[in-house]
Amino acid sequence: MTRVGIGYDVHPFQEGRPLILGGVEIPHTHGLQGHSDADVLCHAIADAVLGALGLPDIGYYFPPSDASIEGICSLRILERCAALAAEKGYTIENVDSSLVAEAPRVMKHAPLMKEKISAALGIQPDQVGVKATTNERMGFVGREEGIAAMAVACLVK
Ligand SMILES: Nc1ccn([C@@H]2O[C@H](COP(=O)(O)O)[C@@H](O)[C@H]2O)c(=O)n1
Ligand SMILES: C[C@@]1(CO)OP(=O)(O)OP(=O)(O)OC[C@H]1O
Repeated sequence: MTRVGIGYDVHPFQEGRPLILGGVEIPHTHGLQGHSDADVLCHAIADAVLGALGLPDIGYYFPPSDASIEGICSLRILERCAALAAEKGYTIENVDSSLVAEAPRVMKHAPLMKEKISAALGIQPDQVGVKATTNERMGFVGREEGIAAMAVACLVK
């Protein structure tokens, strides 16, 4: 059986925090705000995997009200999602994703992001897609107020 899932996330910029995308710290003037490390890309991928499994979303497994996960590395969240997939007898065929960010430019970091994401999911880097686009200066992304990410996942049993 083949199943697909979709995920979307957005986080506002915040000064004084590191910018973490796909498990990689990216040099920038601002990081992203969140209870976790605010890795918007990993969060979108996590929801895509959970959606493919027909499970509740990331906030069910990692509630923002849980003080023990403050600052959690979102690669750990992906590891949990991969474990949930394995428990249900699924393997992850591939994930694909797009970051929507006016700044910074991120594609030069994509190979390392693919390594980190794939390792957390227990798959190979070529099973992970990471792409990026600006929002052509329109809307909250265009005003550099935050970063959005979307992802799909394909799982097979
Ligand atoms: N944050 C971003 C946004 C885009 N890129 C790369 O630039 C290319 C052109 O972007 P447009 O929005 O003008 O289409 C895009 O295909 C990416 O390769 C990036 O690295 N980081
Ligand atoms: C993992 C969590 C935990 O608080 O991370 P946040 O940084 O709050 O990010 P968000 O994408 O708003 O919601 C997911 C949360 O469950």
